Amino acid sequence: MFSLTIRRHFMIAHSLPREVFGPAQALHGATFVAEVTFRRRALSKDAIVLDIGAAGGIIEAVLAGLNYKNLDEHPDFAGKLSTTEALAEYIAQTVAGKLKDSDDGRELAGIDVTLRENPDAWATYALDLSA
Ligand SMILES: Nc1nc2c(c(=O)[nH]1)N=C([C@H](O)[C@H](O)COP(=O)(O)OP(=O)(O)OP(=O)(O)O)CN2
Repeated sequence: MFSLTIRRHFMIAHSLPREVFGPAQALHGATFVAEVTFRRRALSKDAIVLDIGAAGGIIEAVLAGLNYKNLDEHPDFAGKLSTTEALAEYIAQTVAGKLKDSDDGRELAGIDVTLRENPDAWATYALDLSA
């Protein structure tokens, strides 16, 4: 299995209105580092998983929908908790949606998103695809 990982960061505001989250029940900001890993069983005819520039562009397009947003007001998170874990799943699914109809996208075995909310805490969502 081959993998290619691209890293970007984005900033959001949100609240997590459940007792378990303590002070984070209030509106607060976060800067996340997103590491998006594309997995592929065999390399393309160009000997790559995906073109780095193309992959970076897709990730930037997805993160642009979150960057500088208050997720409490974001329609995709209405009635949902925007935890690090949930955001990782959202990014993986949205990136997969953008790739699904492309030749490269059909060859992917998976997309994993690791979101680092600080140097000591991160979450990963692993999306397995059919290839
Ligand atoms: N599993 C998760 N736990 C928490 C998340 C999360 O996304 N997934 N998010 C938060 C807060 O949004 C914030 O990032 C940290 O809040 P904070 O209360 O400052 O941090 P801790 O929970 O680490 O520390 P406390 O000792 O409980 O204050 C919180 N948890």
